[in-house]
Amino acid sequence: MEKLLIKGGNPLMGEVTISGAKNAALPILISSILSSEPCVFKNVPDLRDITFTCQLLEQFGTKVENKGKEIHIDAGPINSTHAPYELVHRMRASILVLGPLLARFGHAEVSLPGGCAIGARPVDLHIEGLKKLGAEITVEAGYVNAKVDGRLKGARIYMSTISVGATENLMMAAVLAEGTTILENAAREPEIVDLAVCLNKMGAKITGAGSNNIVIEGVESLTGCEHTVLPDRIETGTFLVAAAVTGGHVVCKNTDYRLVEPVIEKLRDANALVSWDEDSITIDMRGRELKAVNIKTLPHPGFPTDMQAQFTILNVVANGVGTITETIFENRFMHVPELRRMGANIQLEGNTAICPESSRLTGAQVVSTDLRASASLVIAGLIAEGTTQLDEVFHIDRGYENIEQKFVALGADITRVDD
Ligand SMILES: CC(=O)N[C@H]1[C@@H](OP(=O)(O)OP(=O)(O)OC[C@H]2O[C@@H](n3ccc(=O)[nH]c3=O)[C@H](O)[C@@H]2O)O[C@H](CO)[C@@H](O)[C@@H]1O
Ligand SMILES: C=C(OP(=O)(O)O)C(=O)O
Repeated sequence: MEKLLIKGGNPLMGEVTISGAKNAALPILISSILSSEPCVFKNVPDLRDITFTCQLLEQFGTKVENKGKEIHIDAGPINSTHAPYELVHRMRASILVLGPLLARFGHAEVSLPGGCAIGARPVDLHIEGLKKLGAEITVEAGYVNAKVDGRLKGARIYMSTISVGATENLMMAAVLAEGTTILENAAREPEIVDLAVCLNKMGAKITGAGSNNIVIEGVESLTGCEHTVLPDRIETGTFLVAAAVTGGHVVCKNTDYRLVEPVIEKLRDANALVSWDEDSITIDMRGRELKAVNIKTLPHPGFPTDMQAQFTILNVVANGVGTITETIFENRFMHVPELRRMGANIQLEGNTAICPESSRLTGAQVVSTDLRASASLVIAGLIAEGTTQLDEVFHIDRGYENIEQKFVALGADITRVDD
């Protein structure tokens, strides 16, 4: 089992290049299913979740050529619409194949992804939305079986909860439907806009992505395309927070401040000096006192749930009382017991984590429970006295490209060991 050994004490200094966004790349790679022509995707991060997605696409008969950051996909030869449990359970985003397979082939059998460490994460909105588009759907023996006679039919779909995945799945299904679909109470995340831009390059007719109402005029078929994935706002935010808590000075390159405005706002509240230009963001925390902040996670453009674990560790070591309220997932404080093992004083009251004072951390053996919890533990290790051993590190490899190399280039002392 691979683990990270992190020796604390070094402020992060220098430049880090931000990779393409996992949460944009996953649906974008999957969107290739909608066309029988080849697609080329650039700035794709090298992550475990991307490898799983390529394996899933290959399982359908798709030809995938992974040329590092560029992936070529030819979904022309697809000969199966079956997504087995063995592949789907490794990555929740696999459920996103349901809409595109159904829209292009008229049938799909996709395993239910199951629960997840951070919450139950049902897929009812995906299923109900597809039914509104005319699909017949049954859920049996852990599989979603969907079929439609002829094409899906455009419809008005109101989603009772704002869901990134359901918005993406329904948007991909609706592009090949007959007539117009309106997605109401849609998610507004930048990754949804990136997916819509990519689909429009393939010939889809989508307007309103990035707002609550997305309008999709169905077309009969889509072409191939070339698309460059947008920068990863969560990776950007993670490096900014790591720089802040270590009292460092870091420039994040190949990113966009517009993607991380809620994060920058909170870093400024925490007394960080943050500036930017067109494609980079600089944070300078040298000689400045870190102040605790109050955060409530919300759908975009609110504060992202995927950044709350990183801000928890910021509050742990900052001066003053800070609170973090999680409103998206019901079990997203798995990092708290691990941080406590390193000496963090964190109280949990319902869905709020309170850090009543600044804690001194000491290195300990801790375990990754999910992707962003792992990121918070790495950051904790960077400031703890002594060595932190982070086990089950595969969680972090799902969403951070070359994580230890990027931190080491900024002056951190991190090594990966396998025993
Ligand atoms: C691959 C990807 O892009 N993952 C992101 C995506 O996950 P994901 O798309 O799974 O998250 P959703 O936006 O769907 O989840 C938001 C909330 O809606 C609930 N829900 C969702 C679907 C459904 O059918 N029924 C239902 O009740 C979920 O349980 C959750 O409480 O958005 C999350 C919220 O920003 C992020 O944390 C994840 O990093
Ligand atoms: C929760 C996350 O991802 P996923 O939806 O793929 O589990 C995340 O990126 O923090």
